[in-house]
Amino acid sequence: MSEHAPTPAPNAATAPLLEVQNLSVAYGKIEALTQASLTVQAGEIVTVIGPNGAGKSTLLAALMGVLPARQGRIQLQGEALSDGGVNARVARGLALVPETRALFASMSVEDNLRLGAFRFRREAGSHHQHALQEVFELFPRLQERRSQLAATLSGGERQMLALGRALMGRPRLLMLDEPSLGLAPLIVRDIFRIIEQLRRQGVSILLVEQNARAALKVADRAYVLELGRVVMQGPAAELADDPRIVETYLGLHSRHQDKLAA
Ligand SMILES: Nc1ncnc2c1ncn2[C@@H]1O[C@H](COP(=O)(O)OP(=O)(O)OP(=O)(O)O)[C@@H](O)[C@H]1O
Repeated sequence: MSEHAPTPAPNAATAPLLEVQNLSVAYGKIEALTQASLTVQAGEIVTVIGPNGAGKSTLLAALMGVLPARQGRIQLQGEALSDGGVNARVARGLALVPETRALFASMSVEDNLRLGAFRFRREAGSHHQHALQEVFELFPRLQERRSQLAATLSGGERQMLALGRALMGRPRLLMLDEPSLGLAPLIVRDIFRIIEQLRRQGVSILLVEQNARAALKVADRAYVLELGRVVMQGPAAELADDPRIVETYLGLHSRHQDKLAA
């Protein structure tokens, strides 16, 4: 175990990896998330689906410490996440790949990746080389382009770089905000294939997606968020068969897709 790894809480062995209880988050007077509760067990892929404005990104931002919670409790392996903000949460093993990808455009692919290993900065040499190799095995395209500036990458390559950078920090929980957003169907398929591969490697993932079909296919469990509230939850395969989900999120001419097309 690294010298930077936090001491596990006494009930760490039995506690979920992530436990969120009654989390509420507001922008001024507008409450974007209301009493949301969810869990992620170690090794699981859990997805949160829901329409535009449901509060999905707000949830991830609050978990990452980017936004303050108005109310509620967040625990990682049975230990409360402090209010220490983003750095403290990165140190505890949380990583977020935001919708915007948030890359350093004027830096090379490799330098972007190295920044992702920030929490292991004291072990720089050996850790970075090893982690870099693993990321390049997962994304050979990034290895080919290791010296290229991030600004010059395609949309799919940027998403790969954002994912790779998060993995450089060996997160306990990888949070992905709309990884398929704006990507061509073939690239979306690649990204979901990589998400499946990460799960096989034991990475725990909280996946926020509007592509409900793909998300429910890859996830173990799912939560549906509407207007800031969790309105449904269960095994992903069961939700994918639920008539309400089929009609709203999966139907060929679902209301959701109609709304998106409008
Ligand atoms: N910075 C902000 N200031 C004020 N309101 C905000 C801000 N960011 C988000 N909101 C509001 O909070 C609500 C939830 O937004 P959020 O981005 O979390 O939804 P979302 O489910 O991620 O949507 P999308 O799928 O479109 O990204 C929305 O009503 C949105 O308008």
